[in-house]
Amino acid sequence: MKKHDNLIAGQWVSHGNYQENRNPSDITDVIGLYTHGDAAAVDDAVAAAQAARAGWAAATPQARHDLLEKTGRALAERAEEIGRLLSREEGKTLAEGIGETMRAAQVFKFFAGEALRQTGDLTPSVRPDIDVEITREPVGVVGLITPWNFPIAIPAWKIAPALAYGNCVVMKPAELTPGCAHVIAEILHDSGCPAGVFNLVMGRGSAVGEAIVTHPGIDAVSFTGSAATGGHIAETCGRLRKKVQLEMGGKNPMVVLDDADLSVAVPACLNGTFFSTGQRCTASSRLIVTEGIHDAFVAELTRQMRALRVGDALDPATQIGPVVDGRQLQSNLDYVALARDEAQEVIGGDRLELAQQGFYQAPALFLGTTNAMRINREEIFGPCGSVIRVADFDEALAVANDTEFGLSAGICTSSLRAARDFRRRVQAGMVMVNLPTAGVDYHVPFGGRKGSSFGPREQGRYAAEFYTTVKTSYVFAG
Ligand SMILES: NC(=O)C1=CN([C@@H]2O[C@H](COP(=O)(O)OP(=O)(O)OC[C@H]3O[C@@H](n4cnc5c(N)ncnc54)[C@H](OP(=O)(O)O)[C@@H]3O)[C@@H](O)[C@H]2O)C=CC1
Ligand SMILES: O=C(O)CCC(=O)C(=O)O
Repeated sequence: MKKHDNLIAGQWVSHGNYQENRNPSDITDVIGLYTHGDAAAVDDAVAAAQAARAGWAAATPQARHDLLEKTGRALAERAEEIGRLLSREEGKTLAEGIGETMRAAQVFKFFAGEALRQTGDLTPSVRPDIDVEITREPVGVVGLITPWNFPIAIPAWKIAPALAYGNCVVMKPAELTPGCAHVIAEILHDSGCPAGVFNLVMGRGSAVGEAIVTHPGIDAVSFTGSAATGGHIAETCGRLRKKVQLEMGGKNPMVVLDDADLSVAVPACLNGTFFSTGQRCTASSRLIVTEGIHDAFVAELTRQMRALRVGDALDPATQIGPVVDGRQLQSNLDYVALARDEAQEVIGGDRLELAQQGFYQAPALFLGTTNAMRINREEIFGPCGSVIRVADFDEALAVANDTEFGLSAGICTSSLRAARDFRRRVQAGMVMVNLPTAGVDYHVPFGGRKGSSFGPREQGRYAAEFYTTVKTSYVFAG
């Protein structure tokens, strides 16, 4: 069985303590062994990053571009193979795994371009004979902590801007999905990334993650994951005066109005709610449907949901892969049990026993629910959606906004006026009209409001806000 080590100071380093990476479609399938570092490994990685910091900050835009472009090209060339690894370790379908790998490749290529497009401002002072120059500099050494649900895209959209803007990186991937992050580390290493500029430390969140967040040599932390861990990291970073960026949960509303086209609304809801096994922070978990279309919508969505093929992620016929692990599956099943108490009706949601030993669950629809129910307030993160019946647009908007989260929100309607009103008044960082709430572009800002996000936006040119710090210089020319 192949052993995979951490990348520290340009060397592959074993810390022993190899953990099995298992396939959630078939838990007898061990993908590989991955070493687990600890706080001492983080010390070494931070020391390497600090040593490399001045050199990388001074590297030419061309050098940064070339590294990122080469990495993006390698990911694209190997998309089939890496997508297969992704589906094997995380459980999303092969098409989704390959698609996510291509997205990671595009993210690296986008930020290769951004490395060449960094600009500043030169402006006259309010005083005579003085020029003012406003420039952006790297933040320094950034700690990146990533979740299991997008094991290659999320690392990519944190690593690429960090390196493009001249930072050094210490990264910890989720324990459940170290494989894709390890592949990025291999590609960066083989593409000539200078020693110490990018460091990978696999290990437990409570050990390696904590050590990254609290280490005095880490200047900023970017995290994606649960609201609980994000809140803890925000408190620590606040106390230590570190820059922090958090992407956390969602309870995303999808409003379906009477005038919606069912041939648009049902596929949008099916995709947003169930695809990627519902394991997306942008998933449509609350389907808010007006009276006139409610019954027809529920009938068609139920029909299409029941037809979804749940199975091995690597089987090309599979539409919904397994849940990522036994703990997440048990949590989903607990929510289905809760829905049986709270909702008027529950369709699907049971554990499925297939030929392989995997964590399979039938998609679930909860009918006759209200927004006050726990199933509509807490993030489930599984293939489960609730339908909330409302009278009209105003009630739909009020219900959509009545949540502690604010990541993505959608509306299906044929009315330009309703769509415009919704876009302006919904409290979310991203709004979709006649599209699923999940599935975003790689070149524009990603992030939310309220309990979903904290700090500057990720992705697109807005990523510069987090990965750079502004300097204002005054020059007397007199
Ligand atoms: N917004 C999103 O995209 C995601 C949301 N979630 C939500 O979170 C729930 C639980 O998932 P889970 O994977 O446990 O999420 P976590 O928030 O625990 O994990 C996210 C990342 O943070 C790390 N981590 C854990 N504890 C700490 C800590 N004290 N300090 C620093 N880093 C830490 C994890 O490491 P390790 O893997 O080693 O524990 C992982 O790399 C899901 O059911 C879902 O609701 C989960 C994933 C993504
Ligand atoms: O919906 C998407 O495309 C991205 C979702 C995401 O980033 C997440 O679930 O963490």
